[in-house]
Amino acid sequence: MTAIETETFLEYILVEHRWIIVMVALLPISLIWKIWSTFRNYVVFKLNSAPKMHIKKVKEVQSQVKAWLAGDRSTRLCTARPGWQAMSFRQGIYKKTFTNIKVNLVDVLEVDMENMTVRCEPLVTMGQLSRTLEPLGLALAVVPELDQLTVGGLVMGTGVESSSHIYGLFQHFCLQYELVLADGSVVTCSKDENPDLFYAVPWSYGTLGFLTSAVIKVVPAKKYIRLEYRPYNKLSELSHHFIEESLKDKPHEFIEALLFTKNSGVLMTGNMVDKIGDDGKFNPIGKWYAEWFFKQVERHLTNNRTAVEYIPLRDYYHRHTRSFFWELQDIIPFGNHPIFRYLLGWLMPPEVSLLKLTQPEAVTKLYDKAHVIQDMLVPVEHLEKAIDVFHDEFEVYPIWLCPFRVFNHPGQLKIKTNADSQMFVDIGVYGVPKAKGYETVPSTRRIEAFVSKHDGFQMLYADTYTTREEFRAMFDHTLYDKVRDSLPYCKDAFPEIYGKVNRNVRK
Ligand SMILES: Cc1cc2nc3c(=O)[nH]c(=O)nc-3n(C[C@H](O)[C@H](O)[C@H](O)COP(=O)(O)OP(=O)(O)OC[C@H]3O[C@@H](n4cnc5c(N)ncnc54)[C@H](O)[C@@H]3O)c2cc1C
Ligand SMILES: NC(=O)C1=CN([C@@H]2O[C@H](COP(=O)(O)OP(=O)(O)OC[C@H]3O[C@@H](n4cnc5c(N)ncnc54)[C@H](OP(=O)(O)O)[C@@H]3O)[C@@H](O)[C@H]2O)C=CC1
Ligand SMILES: CC(C)=CCC[C@@H](C)[C@H]1CC[C@H]2C3=C(CC[C@]12C)[C@@]1(C)CC[C@H](O)C[C@@H]1CC3
Repeated sequence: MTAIETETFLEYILVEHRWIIVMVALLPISLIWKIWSTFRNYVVFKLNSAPKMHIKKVKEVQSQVKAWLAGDRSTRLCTARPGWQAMSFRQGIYKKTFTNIKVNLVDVLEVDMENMTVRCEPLVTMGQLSRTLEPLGLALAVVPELDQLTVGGLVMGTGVESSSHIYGLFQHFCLQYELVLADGSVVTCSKDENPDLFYAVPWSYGTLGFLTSAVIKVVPAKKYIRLEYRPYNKLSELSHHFIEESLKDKPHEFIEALLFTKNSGVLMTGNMVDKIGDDGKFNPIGKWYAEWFFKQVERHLTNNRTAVEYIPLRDYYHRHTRSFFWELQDIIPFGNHPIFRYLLGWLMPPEVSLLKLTQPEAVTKLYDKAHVIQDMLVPVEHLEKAIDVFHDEFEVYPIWLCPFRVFNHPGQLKIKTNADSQMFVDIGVYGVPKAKGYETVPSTRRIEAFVSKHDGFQMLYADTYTTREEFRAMFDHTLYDKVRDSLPYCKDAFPEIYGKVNRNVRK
């Protein structure tokens, strides 16, 4: 075999049979990594990272910013968290050229049972938080389901989940932020203290300052979720019931739907309960041998009848983690096979960070060319029309549908109504597009135009292809610009949001 033939063969294996690398290397390394990081974090937690260390750690962030300030300021600033560790799908190319500020703040600082809040440092993950809160009978009002998502990323970006039709996005139940600004000062902000900064922080993607802690509202939790599955074979019917459930005065606590074809899907509504009732079976979907959740949901469609199940709370919160929604089926095609699940299910899923770290160039190109990962947020009344357009442009199934409320607050997410809030739906499209004529940039641009025209927004953990003008039309920059103008050195230190999230300008 010549060198070129060997390279081509290796590329073929890496692209077509990535599961070999995942099974042989990534799953065992993920396990070792998990054991090591749990141990390391535990020691860090016990020895260095106690709440009293917080002030010292914030000072370390300040001194790095002040060192940059004292220099020639020819570079800009971003967090030192490497791109491969982050959940954002877009590549943070700027990490190589910007000055990296280490914000190694990993602790849950305080759970205040009286005021029902938790104070966290930015690298606290959703998995860590749900594990800390569960024994106390508490939960975040909304738990973004992938457990490696961090408080920092969710505050600076956004977070949405199936209770968001009541509580809104992650920003809507955050009560206070503590930030290190570009002049090296520390400020706290809330709706009553520095409100402009408080409302401009969400969706700012680290372009106003470095988050060092956040106070987040928590809610009482119960042991199980009683989940009702309702299959539909007509989009209009599913859409009608989805909207009706979301807008009810006293809605179910959890609502989501999965579409398996343009015209068929399952609507799921759930509530927390303390006891398992006799109207449904107990289903611990988080067990290592359990079938992937979306496959279980699909069976309710095939059976074509309403069903009720009782699911342990944490299993429900992390229901899409073990299969990364349905993304893992492209990487480990037999991952849901019973033999695999019973023998090796406990090793799943591989760490997203390791998948990103070891992703060969050929796979990156393949994802760029023939894979969609996008969440588009549109007012819920446009749901049916949106599905039509998504079908024509992408034809990717399943589709994730999750209703959420946007409150009429100042900031980048401006709603076009005078009411207190407006109901939206998150349309999550993850997979290989089958639509004829699909081309990543033109097809995504047409979807972006549809979303913008219907007063919607694009989630920014993935790439946006909008122009700067289109981006500014989608996200209201009035308050954001005002805050950037008013904060000393802010514009020297950080690019605009668009400069980070658009692939063509991100350097
Ligand atoms: C005492 C202690 C203190 C710690 N302190 C810190 C700290 O200060 N800072 C820090 O960063 N880390 C800390 N950690 C580590 C941290 O908790 C973990 O590294 C990380 O958050 C992973 O948590 P997890 O809940 O996802 O892991 P696990 O609960 O072990 O889950 C393993 C995997 O299985 C899946 N899974 C788990 N439960 C379910 C379910 N019910 N349904 C479906 N899938 C499921 C998920 O995919 C998950 O990735 C600490 C750990 C301990 C034990
Ligand atoms: N269910 C959900 O809601 C889901 C949400 N997501 C998205 O994933 C992203 C979160 O992923 P995660 O890995 O946690 O975060 P990332 O590391 O990807 O960070 C996201 C952004 O937040 C900035 N940021 C993070 N921490 C800080 C901080 N302490 N100070 C200042 N800026 C900070 C980052 O800045 P920098 O570039 O400088 O590092 C980056 O621009 C969000 O965009 C979220 O919307 C993804 C999947 C599901
Ligand atoms: C519920 C919301 C709002 C979003 C869910 C998004 C997820 C489906 C994606 C977020 C990060 C994505 C990554 C991958 C799959 C899809 C996500 C989990 C990969 C695992 C795909 C394979 C690549 O090699 C690595 C990717 C890392 C990020």
